[in-house]
Amino acid sequence: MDPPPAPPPPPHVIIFPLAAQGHVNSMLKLAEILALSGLRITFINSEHIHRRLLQHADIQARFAAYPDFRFKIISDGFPIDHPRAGDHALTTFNYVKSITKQLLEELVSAPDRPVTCIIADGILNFTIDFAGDLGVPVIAFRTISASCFWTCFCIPRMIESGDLPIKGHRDMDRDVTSVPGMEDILRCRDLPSFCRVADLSDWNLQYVTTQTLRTTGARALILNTFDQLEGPALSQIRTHFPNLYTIGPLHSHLKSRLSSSSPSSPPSSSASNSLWEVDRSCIAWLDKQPPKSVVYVSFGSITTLNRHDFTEFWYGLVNSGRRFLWVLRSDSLPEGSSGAVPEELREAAAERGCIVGWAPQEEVLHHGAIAAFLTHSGWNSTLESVVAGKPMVCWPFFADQQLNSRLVSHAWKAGLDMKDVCDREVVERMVNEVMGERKEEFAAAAGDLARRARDAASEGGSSWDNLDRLIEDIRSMKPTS
Ligand SMILES: O=c1ccn([C@@H]2O[C@H](COP(=O)(O)OP(=O)(O)O[C@H]3O[C@H](CO)[C@@H](O)[C@H](O)[C@H]3O)[C@@H](O)[C@H]2O)c(=O)[nH]1
Ligand SMILES: C[C@H]1CC[C@@H]2C(C(=O)O)=CO[C@@H](O)[C@@H]21
Repeated sequence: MDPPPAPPPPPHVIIFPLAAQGHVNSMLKLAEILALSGLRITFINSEHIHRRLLQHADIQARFAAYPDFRFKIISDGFPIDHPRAGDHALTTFNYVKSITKQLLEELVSAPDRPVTCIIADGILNFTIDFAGDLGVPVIAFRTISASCFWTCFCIPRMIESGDLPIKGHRDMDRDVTSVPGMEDILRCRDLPSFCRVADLSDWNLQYVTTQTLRTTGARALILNTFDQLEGPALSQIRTHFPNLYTIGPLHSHLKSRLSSSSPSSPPSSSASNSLWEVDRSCIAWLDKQPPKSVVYVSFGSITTLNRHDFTEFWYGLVNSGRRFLWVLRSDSLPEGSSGAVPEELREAAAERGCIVGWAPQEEVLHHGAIAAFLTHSGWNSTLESVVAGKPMVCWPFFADQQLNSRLVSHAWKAGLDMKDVCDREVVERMVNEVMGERKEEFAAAAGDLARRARDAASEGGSSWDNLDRLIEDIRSMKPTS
């Protein structure tokens, strides 16, 4: 008798993020969820990011658990010893585009791993054209909020209606009325920072607009959000993208899937995907602080502080009289500024502050000593704070952050927005409002969001069910051979 035919190989998904912490973070979490569900994964990683993940996030051991998981290492166009500080990722788009065709041809022609589909970062949507030539479908994963994606999608509408360009500083508080579903929320100053240009042919604005509009060429759209968080934007997006998968918050979703697949193992707190060395001494410090007494201060992986901002935050935090845990990356300050901190501030910090180069942020936000988060409003940080139920004071730096901070303060009412101001008195006042005078009000709103987030990402929740649908969709696709 002939042996039974070998089962078909699992679907093979190529995952292609922008080489930046905030993007790799969420796309690697999705990659792990898909691997856990039995899919074969190739994760395209820049050599620079890969080296840092090997060093600081132990990805080798974590992903060894999935024998069908591979990394494909590429260059990001910079020499390996380039510091890649700040928003350097903005300068890599042309290079990445120039290598994508050949890269995909190579991956698609490998005889042992036929490709089923590509999940590409929605800011690298040129992938859709190259993959189309090879007959491979692309699912776009935009790593920002649904509200910001929708606003970017409406940029042509904003131009047509005269909402854009913004007419100088005095125009910043004007309401933006041409983004359906967002009329009660958006002022000019809340638009993604790329919209703050007088010249509409600005390269960054054009790039973000083109890539966003190109999403219509994708087979489906994935967003790291959940239905109850961004209802108005999501209803609008669905009219253009019926094949929409809202599967977030991904960090919480991954934890739910891991504990459901192996109920006896304790939930891991280490799946951080950090590009910097995590300094865990801050957890020991937090353990010694009273409950809900500390403000956690972190501005993500890209934000840089000039001397003025740095000094204002110092004074604001110290003058607030609150305890603080502050993440200051080695590359977040201009040369020499850390040494320029006045002695009186250093003394106050020694008494009630802790400063680290990089923290285990998810764990910090869940710590009982943390009362609030002073954040730059990156989307991962925002979602992590939502899940941990922590109110926010927002100081957005660039890109989608200007809009996220408005969601926090005006749509969810879970904190305050200090955008476009960096002043010690404002820092002091807002930290004290969120941790003192109005703490019940903000804690209640944040607690409510946290419950909804956890429900969405647990078995039977909306994000859980949407992920199951996404996997079914991928399983229904025919691999190229
Ligand atoms: O000490 C720290 C500081 C940060 N993080 C983690 O680093 C990530 C930072 O991501 P995010 O909050 O999204 O900020 P950025 O690194 O600035 O992310 C970029 O990518 C995001 C997703 O597209 C965008 O929303 C941001 O605006 C963009 O700057 C989060 O997961 C944090 O938990 C740590 O683990 N430890
Ligand atoms: C480097 C920035 C360009 C746009 C990206 C982005 C997005 O709109 O997808 C948001 O923030 C940044 O991470 C990216």
